Amino acid sequence: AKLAAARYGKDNIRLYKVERDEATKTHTVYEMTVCVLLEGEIDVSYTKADNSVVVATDSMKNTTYIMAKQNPVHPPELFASILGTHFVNTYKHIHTAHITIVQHRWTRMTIDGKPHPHSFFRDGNEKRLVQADIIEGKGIEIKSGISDLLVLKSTGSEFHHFVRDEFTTLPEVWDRILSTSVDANWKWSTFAGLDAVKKHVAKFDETWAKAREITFRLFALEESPSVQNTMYKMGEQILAAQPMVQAVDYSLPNKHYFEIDLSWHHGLKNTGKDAEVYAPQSDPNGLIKCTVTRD
Ligand SMILES: O=c1[nH]c(=O)c2nn[nH]c2[nH]1
Repeated sequence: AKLAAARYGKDNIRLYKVERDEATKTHTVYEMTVCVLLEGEIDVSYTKADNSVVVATDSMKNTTYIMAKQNPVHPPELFASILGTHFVNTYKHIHTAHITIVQHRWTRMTIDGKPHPHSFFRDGNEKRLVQADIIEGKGIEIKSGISDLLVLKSTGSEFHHFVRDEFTTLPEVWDRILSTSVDANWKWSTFAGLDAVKKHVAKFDETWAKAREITFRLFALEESPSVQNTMYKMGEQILAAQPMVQAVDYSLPNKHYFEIDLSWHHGLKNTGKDAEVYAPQSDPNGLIKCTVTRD
């Protein structure tokens, strides 16, 4: 047998950092979960029980906290690039670092119409994601994203003219509820190294905000003929918004809400245009995926 592939590290490194602005007494907080996976000349630790090549995963956890103390942790694309570059530069036998960051939401409270200096709330399960691969001799490959952004519209969604055969029972619909949990990511053109990431650092927050706004806007405004068509348009608009983005992925579950026929109860109308009470379905769910790239 032979070792075909190997990478190892520490997963679920939970990290919080506060930035204190002494002048305004305003705090800004960041919370994230980090995964570090390293690749390189580490085969003998698997094949020969030779641990001389092993940077302990505990040391990777320690390093993550030290780098967070000594460097900015926002935007997550920058911190991931700093962290990964550290490992590749520090250990000559490590040639690739895969850094994943899942950033959680702490949104500043507004109290008496004013942003509060040090109070925040978790407004939703939505996360901001970064996957950065720091590859010695190649550069830094970054995928940014959003996940678990749960949305619903109560109309403005249709689905008809699909295949009808002996397997089909789904009725055609011209007015339906549409709900999904947005997983979207956008792949940046490869950065030459950490300096290039720093040069373009403003683009990461900008593009995250733009991707989020495009998603909300198209979801709300489109008279959606299908999940497929609406997500394709979202991908097109993100590409148009940021020339440095080379590809956009969407993965959208279709979270169904079924009509409930109550006509057995004294003819109570609750279907079609009279539908008001629905049964939200936890499973099964549609799952629609796409990748949109440049021509
Ligand atoms: O938007 C939709 N796309 C589909 O492919 C599908 N299949 N059932 N319902 C659906 N809705």
